[in-house]
Amino acid sequence: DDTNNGTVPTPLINYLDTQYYGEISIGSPAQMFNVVFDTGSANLWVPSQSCSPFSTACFTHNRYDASRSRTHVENGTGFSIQYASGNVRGFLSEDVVVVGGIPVVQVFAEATSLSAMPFIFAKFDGVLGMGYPNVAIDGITPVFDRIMSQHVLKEEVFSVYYSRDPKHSPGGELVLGGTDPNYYTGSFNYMETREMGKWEVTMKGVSVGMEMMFCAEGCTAVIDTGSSYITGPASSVSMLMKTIGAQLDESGYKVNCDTVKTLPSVTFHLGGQEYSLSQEDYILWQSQIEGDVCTVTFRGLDVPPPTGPIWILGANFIARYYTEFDRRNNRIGFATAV
Ligand SMILES: CCc1nc(N)nc(N)c1-c1ccc2c(c1)N(CCCOC)[C@H](c1ccccc1)CC2
Repeated sequence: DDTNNGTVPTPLINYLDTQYYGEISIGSPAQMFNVVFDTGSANLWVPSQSCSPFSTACFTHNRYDASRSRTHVENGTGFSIQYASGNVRGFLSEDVVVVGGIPVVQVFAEATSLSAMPFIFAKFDGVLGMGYPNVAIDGITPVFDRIMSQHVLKEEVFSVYYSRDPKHSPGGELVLGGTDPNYYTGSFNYMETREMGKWEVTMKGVSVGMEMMFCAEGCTAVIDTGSSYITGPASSVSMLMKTIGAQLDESGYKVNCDTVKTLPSVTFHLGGQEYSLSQEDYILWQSQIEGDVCTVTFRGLDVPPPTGPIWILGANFIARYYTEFDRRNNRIGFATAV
């Protein structure tokens, strides 16, 4: 519709700077769901009314009830998807999905089983993949592709703002069809996506302070709105953590909060530009009963070849650098987030 000059904003909720999600509806009458808009995957799924009551993660979230939707179309094909953290199984259905006021007839998955770890920690119900069609499970046309084929968007791009302060409202914003100048300053620096059909770029190095420490010969970086943290090859991340004096415990790398102000910045060399994260960008400072806990928002993750080894730049990177995902020109743009 022409009320929004071809760009459509969806406000996001920020949960503790680690989960960002927004509302969509599925079915007629509308059934509302909170989903992560995830550039690291390309399928839409929400929990199913028919999920087993023993699947705690399913049972504690909003569930899609096909029998209550007059626009539901039966499909039934099996579905399974694996994330770096967790996997989901279910079956396919088709119904009207509304994102930012734009309706599309969409094939999606009704999840009947979610791995308890870590979906019991999920504040969102499901995932709306914003990745390319060629990474979509079961060859399903993704939501954004269905929206592009309606020719309602000013530009075939979408942009993501993740706020860095849980008290800030909104906690973030997805814009379909353009960017939102309220959330970035300066101009965009663009880089080509490395391989057609993935939101990944060639990274030219990772520096700690002034010293180039990793990926000096070049490596792959995935720009992933569905990840909370930055991940890198486990050996590289463990060296990086040793350099900043972080200790690994059962819930990730921790530093003594007193040392935070002395920590070096970590710089990612992408597309001829340097993107630095300072300590307040990569330390999650939580005041708890037993005292302050400072978690380093980096994780070691070894992705097996041919996909890996890769670095994944997640929410903590996007919160600092407003990101435009350009499907028209197969490129990614970064600008400084406000
Ligand atoms: C969005 C889907 C997805 N997509 C991609 N590409 N990567 C990953 N890792 C995920 C994923 C799957 C499951 C969960 C998740 C993320 N979470 C992070 C939300 C990030 O929101 C931006 C939460 C969490 C809480 C505790 C510890 C680990 C994770 C809930 C569980």
